[in-house]
Amino acid sequence: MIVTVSPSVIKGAIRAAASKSSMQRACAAALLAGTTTTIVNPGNSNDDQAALDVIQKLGAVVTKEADGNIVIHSKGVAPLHPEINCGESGLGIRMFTPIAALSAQPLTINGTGSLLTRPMDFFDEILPQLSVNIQSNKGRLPLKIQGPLQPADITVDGSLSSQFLTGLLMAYGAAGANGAVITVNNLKSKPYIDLTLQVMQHFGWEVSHTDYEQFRFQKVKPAPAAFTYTVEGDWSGAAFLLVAGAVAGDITVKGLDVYSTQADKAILQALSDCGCKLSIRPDEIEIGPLSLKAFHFNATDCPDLFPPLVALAACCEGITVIEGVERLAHKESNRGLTLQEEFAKLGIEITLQGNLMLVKGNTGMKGAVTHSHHDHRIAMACAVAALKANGDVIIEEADAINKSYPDFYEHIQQLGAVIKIQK
Ligand SMILES: O=C(O)C1=C[C@@H](OP(=O)(O)O)[C@@H](O)[C@H](O)C1
Ligand SMILES: C=C(OP(=O)(O)O)C(=O)O
Repeated sequence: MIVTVSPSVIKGAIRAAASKSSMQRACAAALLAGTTTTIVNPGNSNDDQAALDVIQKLGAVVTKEADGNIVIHSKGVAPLHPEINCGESGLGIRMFTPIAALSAQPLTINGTGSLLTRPMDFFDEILPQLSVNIQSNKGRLPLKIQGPLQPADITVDGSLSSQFLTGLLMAYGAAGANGAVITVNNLKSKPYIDLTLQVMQHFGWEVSHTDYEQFRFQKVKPAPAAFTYTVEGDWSGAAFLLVAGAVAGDITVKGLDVYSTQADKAILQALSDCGCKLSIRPDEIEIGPLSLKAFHFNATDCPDLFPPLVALAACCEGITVIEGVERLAHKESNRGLTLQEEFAKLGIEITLQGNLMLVKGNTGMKGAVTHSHHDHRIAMACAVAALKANGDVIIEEADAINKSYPDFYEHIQQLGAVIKIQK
């Protein structure tokens, strides 16, 4: 798909999409809960669909109701197929691998696209300590595993990704690992673990931790006959809408929980620091442009904010400094480099200095042909920046957005952005 975004002024109100982080965790918890779960406000991104497919292959029955809710019936992990495929979802593969390993059946775990090149060697090291046989493709996919996983006291490294810990926490919780301790060194993306623990608590699993270093499992609360879980609005996708408002018009974004544990709620800090018009209420955020100035932001624990932050920084006077570049190497693309390459086409100079990204803003953006590198957040960053360019910005492989936010172009179109979509 090729999308052309013309310079535009936007206005109006829009509702944030469902969070794939919240939705995928809910799917996993519903599978593990072994009862009936109704998911309200379910997401429809590719990653969400992959999670629904995985839980069905692991034995859950999924039905879509007329009101849009999804109902999941489960009797726990009981694989119906020898292979599961997590699509392109990093969270999916890293969360569902330990969960699938709760079963004694031999299973192959695979993915597609960029996931095939993302590191999984964590599992080579950790799963054998939990009595799971694993054979990976030199630390990449596919993984061949055979459980059942037996929780034990272990020490893991949390510096590459929090997603492995999310999977272990869920699997240990479901296995009733009372008293077991997971010790984590150097955990990054900590708020994502808060979200995991919050979803687990909703489904009755209590985990305590001391400063994200030692995680202990407590007795499981007796499960109710059925659960209902409402998927949160997505701060990660909404960060692009909020930045679009800060640079290109007065808009209102609804459906975001300002008390959410989602990491990317931190976009509010950057928006407040750059001096845009910002009014935050529990049910809606109003945002609009003013004279914008460069800011300093540490994105180590919210790495998905880099792309919208770069689009924002490109419109701010001065040099914006964003910390945490080391967290970007293993996402759907190497985002430090892809942001540098694509924004250079728009006329924006980005310098990478070790763990720092420096964005020289307000130097004028020009129309150009950009490429998503099949990375949803790169496509969305280019589209938002395009609103302030002096000519049309073409985005090649623009359909990458389907991974997290399939309605993104429609949403900014509804706000008045001039967009041409060629399928
Ligand atoms: O748990 C999650 O939902 C996610 C965790 C983060 O990954 P890392 O923990 O690898 O930073 C984030 O980048 C990813 O998009 C989603
Ligand atoms: C990196 C991302 O997701 P995941 O790691 O789950 O594929 C993302 O959504 O930007």
